Parts: sequence; C-alpha cells; structure tokens
Amino acid sequence: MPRHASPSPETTGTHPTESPGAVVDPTGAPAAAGDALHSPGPVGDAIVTARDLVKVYGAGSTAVHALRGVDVDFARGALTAIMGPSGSGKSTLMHCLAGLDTATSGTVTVDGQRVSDMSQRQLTALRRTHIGFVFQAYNLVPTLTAAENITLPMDIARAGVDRERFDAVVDAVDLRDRLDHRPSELSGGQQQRVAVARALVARPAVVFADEPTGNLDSRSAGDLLEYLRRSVDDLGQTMVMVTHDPRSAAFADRVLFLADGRIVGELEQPTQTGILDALGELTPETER
Ligand SMILES: Nc1ncnc2c1ncn2[C@@H]1O[C@H](COP(=O)(O)OP(=O)(O)OP(=O)(O)O)[C@@H](O)[C@H]1O
Repeated sequence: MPRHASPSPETTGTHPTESPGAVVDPTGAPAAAGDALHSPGPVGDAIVTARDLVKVYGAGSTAVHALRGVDVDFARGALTAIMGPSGSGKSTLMHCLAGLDTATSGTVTVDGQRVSDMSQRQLTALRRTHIGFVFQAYNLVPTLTAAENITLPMDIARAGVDRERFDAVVDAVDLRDRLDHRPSELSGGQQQRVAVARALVARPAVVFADEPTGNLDSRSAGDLLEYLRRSVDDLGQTMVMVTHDPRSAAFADRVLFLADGRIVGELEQPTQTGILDALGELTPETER
C-alpha cells in the first residue's frame, strides 16, 4: 500500500507533526486524536495473524505473563510499528510471530502457514524461506563484501540468487556503488542498509525489524527509515518494526501499542505528535 509518494524531510518522518494521526475506534471510524486508545479492528489481506496469543515465562509464583491474549493482523505490503512501555511484551510478540520463540497458547499464521504448530525443524525452514530479520546490531561477516553479505543466506541455503530481485533491493537501499566494500569500509548506516538488503533479497513474506536504527546517529537513522519506507512502497514488502522511537514509528502505516502483554490500541497514518500523545496515555506518570 504505497502512500508516501515523496519522502518528506528526515527530521519529521513522513508525517507532519502538526496534525496527529487519528486514534481508531473499534467501529473503524477515525476518532479525534487525544481520545482514549481503542482495540484495533480487522485488517483486510493480512499476511501475519495472531489469535489469542499467550506467553508465560516460568511457572507458579514466579510466572511472568508476557503476552495475555493478543489478537492482531498485519496487512500485506504495509509497514507496522509496535510500541509500548519497557516490558510490555514487544520483543516477545515479535519473537513469537517470527518463529524465534514458541507461544504458551494461541495461534500464529505467516503467509498461510500455521507457525504455532511447527516443529523446530519446520520453524528453521520457515525462518529461512519466509521471514527476514533486521536487528539493532548489523551482524555482517567482516571478511565478505557487501554483495556477498547480502546473498550469504541464499548461498548457505544453496538457493540461486534472483538477480532481478537483487538489483531491485540494492537500488531500494541505494547500495549500488558500495557492493564491493567490506563492512569496515562502510558507515554504520550503510552497514545497516546491507543488513536490510540481506533481509529482503529472498523475497520474504515479512521482514521483522527490532530497533533497526538503535545503533545509528540521528541522520543515518532518518536515512535508514526512508530506505525501509521505500522497500515497502517500491517492493511491496511487508514489514513489522519494534521501536521505542516515535520518530521511527511515524514512518509506519500503522502503530500498534502494547501495554502489559495486551494490544491496547492503534494509530493509522501516525504522526510523531499523535504517537507521543498515545504513549503518554499508556505510560504511568512516574515512568515519563
Ligand atoms: N526469557 C525470559 N524469561 C523470563 N521472563 C522474560 C523473558 N523474556 C522476557 N521476559 C519478561 O517478559 C516481559 C515482556 O518482555 P519483553 O522483552 O517482551 O518486553 P519489551 O516490551 O520488548 O521490553 P523492552 O522495551 O524493555 O525491550 C517482561 O516482564 C520481561 O521481563
């Protein structure tokens, strides 16, 4: 769902800060910003879904209820941000959606495949073929060039590299003139762009990004977010990004808010101001 025809200045994200995104109510009608957060409604053409997802770490009196029955859909070809206070369950949700962790109960479906029923072996195959990952640390191999790092997962899997896709991805993240460089010859932002290209090149159904700009300075972070946005708009890539940063989240089509293991609301077409207002509603005054 391309909607950012021309990226706006990096300092404000792609949405104007002056007009907050609307908080969506359960009937689907946009409500005025500042209203209480409401549960998200259904999403058409969802590529990732979770139903009544529960994750409990430990047992008995020390049990931690990280997810308390999450129902959520992620739309195909959209960039969705997940936000919420520390400990609200963002990483746990992402790990369960991506097959990196197993939920205690509930179901996860990725691209028509029921992740929650899979064996470890099937999960490994799913992650390799259907899911791309971008983490805070770039995790590049220092002895390989940018091009070799991008195709490494496919080389390991002995899968042929689709040159057309490779070119489209390299252009989307603007790495054409850096392909022969090793990571030590690249800036942090360029290294993360290599990591993004590596995540995208196998045409995954969905890319999960965990604080992808966490190691970058403000300018490089803004650039990276533009490239992530372009990957969604130009390549139709579905992307889910966990972030603490309202500026990063403002690049998304939709922001989901977690609190205490539950999805407590969402913003569509979010702005930084709308996100800050929503976070203010969720975060106890003592933690602000
Ligand atoms: N392996 C684990 N064992 C026990 N408890 C865990 C484990 N992983 C996470 N938790 C707990 O589950 C809850 C949710 O953690 P999670 O990391 O998903 O939150 P988060 O929203 O990603 O937090 P942050 O923003 O600080 O990264 C927290 O109370 C956390 O302490």
